[in-house]
Amino acid sequence: ILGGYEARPHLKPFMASLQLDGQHVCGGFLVAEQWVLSAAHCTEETGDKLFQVLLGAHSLTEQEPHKRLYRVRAQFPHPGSNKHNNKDDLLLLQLEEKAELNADVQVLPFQREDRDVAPDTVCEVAGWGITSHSGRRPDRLQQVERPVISRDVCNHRTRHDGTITNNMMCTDSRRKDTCKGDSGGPLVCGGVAEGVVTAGSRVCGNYKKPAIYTRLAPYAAWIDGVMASADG
Ligand SMILES: NCc1cccc(NC(=O)c2cccc3[nH]c(C(N)=O)cc23)c1
Repeated sequence: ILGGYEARPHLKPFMASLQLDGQHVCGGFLVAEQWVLSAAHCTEETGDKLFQVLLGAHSLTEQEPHKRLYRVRAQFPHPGSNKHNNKDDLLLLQLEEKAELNADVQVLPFQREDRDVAPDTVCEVAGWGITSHSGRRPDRLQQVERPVISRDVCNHRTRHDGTITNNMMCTDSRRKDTCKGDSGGPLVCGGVAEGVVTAGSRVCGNYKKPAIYTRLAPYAAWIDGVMASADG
């Protein structure tokens, strides 16, 4: 997160850190007791390794009462996701067991009504992604508030030039923005997850490249279907 600030500890109990060999790679959030939602692009340089999912955390290193690392039973990238574009950039992770819910570990509902969030709506995004262009990685969860911008503005030829589909949304990226390591985290508007951070053009903090999110409402049936099929 560029231009943000340290979140109030454990006030975003839905936040997940997707880790490989103890290293934070991407964000995510608890969408059901045994399921975390993130971005398919997060599996790019991971080969066939499975993530581990850290829940209940504020600091990535310090001991905290409800912090717990979960193994992943299976990972389900959206079948339409690919490394050449941002389409269908969603990843569902089935935890080895149901997460133990408590004050620091809670599910976040996602938007099921397929209607665009109004431009200028201020939403918030949190993550352990880099906090500077030099690539500084924070130990504690950061957050920033960002206004939604219309798809037409975001698709202007000087911005994302027509690549933003109806399944995507954008927020202003002047100075305050998402960045490397924030992918997979939720865009929360009015207490509901409306989107998931995607790396998009991988540029951070440049107003000419607004932040891009995969909208969740269009994928409600896929999310429910995967969870129902694998839960058994
Ligand atoms: N705001 C959009 C946004 C949202 C989420 C992730 C990113 N970016 C990256 O995933 C990324 C990946 C690789 C090298 C990188 N270098 C930088 C950089 N130094 O800015 C970013 C990256 C951008």
